[in-house]
Amino acid sequence: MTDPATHSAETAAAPGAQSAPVVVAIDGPAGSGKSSVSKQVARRLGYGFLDTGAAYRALAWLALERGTDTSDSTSVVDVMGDFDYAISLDPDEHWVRVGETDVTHAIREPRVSEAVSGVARVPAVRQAVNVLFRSMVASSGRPGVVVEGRDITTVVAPDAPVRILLTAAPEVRAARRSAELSSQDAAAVAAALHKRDASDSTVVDFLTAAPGVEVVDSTHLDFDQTVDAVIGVIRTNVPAQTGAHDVI
Ligand SMILES: Nc1ncnc2c1ncn2[C@@H]1O[C@H](COP(=O)(O)OP(=O)(O)OP(=O)(O)O)[C@@H](O)[C@H]1O
Ligand SMILES: Nc1ccn([C@@H]2O[C@H](COP(=O)(O)O)[C@@H](O)[C@H]2O)c(=O)n1
Repeated sequence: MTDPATHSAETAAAPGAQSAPVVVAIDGPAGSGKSSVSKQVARRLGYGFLDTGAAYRALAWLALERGTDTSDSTSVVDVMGDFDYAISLDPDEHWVRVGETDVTHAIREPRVSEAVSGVARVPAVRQAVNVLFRSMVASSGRPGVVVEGRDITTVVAPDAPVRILLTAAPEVRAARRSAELSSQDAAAVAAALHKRDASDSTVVDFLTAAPGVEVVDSTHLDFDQTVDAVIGVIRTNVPAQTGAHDVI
């Protein structure tokens, strides 16, 4: 992997932004709304948005491009050696790149979703991307960053002032994901989602809230209500003068 410091160029500090950003850490299972809700929360507060799953997906994409066996840790670590990764933290301009290739959409393909748990279970990969995530947050130039993924409240940012487990009933998450991927068979989409959760939960516990982590259960909330609930938790934990107020 290339030096994390080189990845901060796209999100260079904005004039006047000096103190460390407020970190809003959001965990949760597949389809719970981590990415869509976090992005909207970031927009509303003028914060950055860091989708950590995109890094694992991009590495899985690169491994597949190279014909690497993603279930073989040693081969995955080899691919990691020259993983030139960049991501936008701007919630209004989301992109993901590996080298010169824009992989924003390619990393959402089912073949990547099927392979990603394999690369995510390699400890050396997790350690390297976590260093990168912390570096990106620190250099975001935003008053705050909403960071979402499976292990954010427990591993990546256990000291964050706001830590939330965003969840929803399994059948609700599956239905939302199916609605999103309407061209695919609903039962197959649900099966893939639950299979990935089962695999991922052997590495990280994202189904139970760690001490101090607040649960936002969106089973009976619509999208906007869920965003409001998350912002409510942020406002309770972050003084307004540090930037937790609506900008849109
Ligand atoms: N409260 C809600 N009500 C209705 N739809 C929702 C709600 N929250 C999220 N969604 C929708 O559910 C789908 C899944 O959300 P999203 O992709 O953000 O989940 P995720 O947790 O990031 O999933 P993954 O971990 O698999 O990437 C999206 O289509 C999103 O718009
Ligand atoms: N903090 C994280 C984030 C993601 N993963 C792994 O990446 C996969 C893709 O994540 P999405 O949020 O884009 O669905 C996920 O299934 C995990 O395998 C992770 O381990 N830790």
